[in-house]
Amino acid sequence: MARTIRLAVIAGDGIGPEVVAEGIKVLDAVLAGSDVSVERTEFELGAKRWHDTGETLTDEDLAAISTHDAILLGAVGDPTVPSGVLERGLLLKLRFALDHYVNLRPSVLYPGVPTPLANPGDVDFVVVREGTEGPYTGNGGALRVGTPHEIATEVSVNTAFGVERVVRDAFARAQARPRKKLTLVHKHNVLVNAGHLWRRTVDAVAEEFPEITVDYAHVDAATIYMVTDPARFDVIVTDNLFGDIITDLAAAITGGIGLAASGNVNPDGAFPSMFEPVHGSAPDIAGKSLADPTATVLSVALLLEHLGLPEQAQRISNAVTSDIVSRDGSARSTVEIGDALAARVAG
Ligand SMILES: NC(=O)C1=CN([C@@H]2O[C@H](COP(=O)(O)OP(=O)(O)OC[C@H]3O[C@@H](n4cnc5c(N)ncnc54)[C@H](O)[C@@H]3O)[C@@H](O)[C@H]2O)C=CC1
Ligand SMILES: CC(C)CC(=O)C(=O)O
Ligand SMILES: [Mg+2]
Repeated sequence: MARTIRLAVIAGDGIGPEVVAEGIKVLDAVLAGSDVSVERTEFELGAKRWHDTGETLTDEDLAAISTHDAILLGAVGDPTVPSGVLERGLLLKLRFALDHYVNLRPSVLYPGVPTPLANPGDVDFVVVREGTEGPYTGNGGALRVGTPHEIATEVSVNTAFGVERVVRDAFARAQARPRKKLTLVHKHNVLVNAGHLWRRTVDAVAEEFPEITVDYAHVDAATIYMVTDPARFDVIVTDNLFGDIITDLAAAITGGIGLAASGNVNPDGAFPSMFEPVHGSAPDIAGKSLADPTATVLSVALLLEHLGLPEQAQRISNAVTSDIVSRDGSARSTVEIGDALAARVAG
């Protein structure tokens, strides 16, 4: 039966528009000739909009975005805008308002991918990062700013409801994977309030998943293991801040940030989920055709899988795998990589 996907596109800032253009190119190529079509709405959000109007994301924008089946986002953040204005007022506002409580970040070391690791082993894990709580909620403040007695707080919010739902999701994902292992990454030896809530929740939900091997690593040690023995990880569940940090490291060991994809998922389906590369707007390379669009293309694959199109998602993953194997170290532009991937998915 013919189907139309209503896709909201937020290209954003810096390299965002460059990589999103290639993501859409590959999306169109993988769906060409099929009975699935895409109806796209472009939302001009980011630095330009803020400079022009002072707006980051209005209620009207949010309402319009919410009517779509899914969102493809490039990246936000620009050196001409005060730090945090777009990151908080646009990106995090979207994640919170659309209840993206599962921030899904898979890491696979594809054959032939350069890695700084001497003996990487079989690296194939997924980080399930909590997406709506932790220290990113904006709960805090500053007193006596600019004085020697300034006090600045950023309170980490962890609710039983919020922790349980993401932990349950992570267990379900571990159950569906062959190795059936879940590692909680936290810092419960120091963050005793939040850490104990996470640990008790994992222990309680584990009772419902007797086949899952449950492991724990403090976040500092987890960064060691990710470099020395990443194959020990299968599903990692962790909070918003720790998940942000360890997934940049995960990207670095699996071919670099240009390959790292993510999905901000609302598993309940009440709101559209949002797919984006793990990286930011990379102002240092913006406009130079140096950005690798592969992370965005793989985010499109996650989007298709989320929308119940696993065959098309697999074709994109296969195209990326074969493209990576064919890479000979010579530099290709953003558009050249997108063209190559589009040609591979088209057959
Ligand atoms: N999801 C988002 O929209 C995110 C936005 N940001 C924002 O992006 C801006 C820049 O942040 P940074 O800390 O520099 O992080 P970044 O991820 O933009 O860049 C870090 C490094 O990775 C490189 N890089 C990033 N994407 C790449 C790609 N596709 N291909 C090749 N190299 C790539 C950059 O050139 C840079 O050297 C800031 O405004 C930040 O707040 C940062 C992270 C996530
Ligand atoms: C810019 C932040 C809000 C987000 C970030 O770094 C991320 O989600 O990886
Ligand atoms: Mg990050």
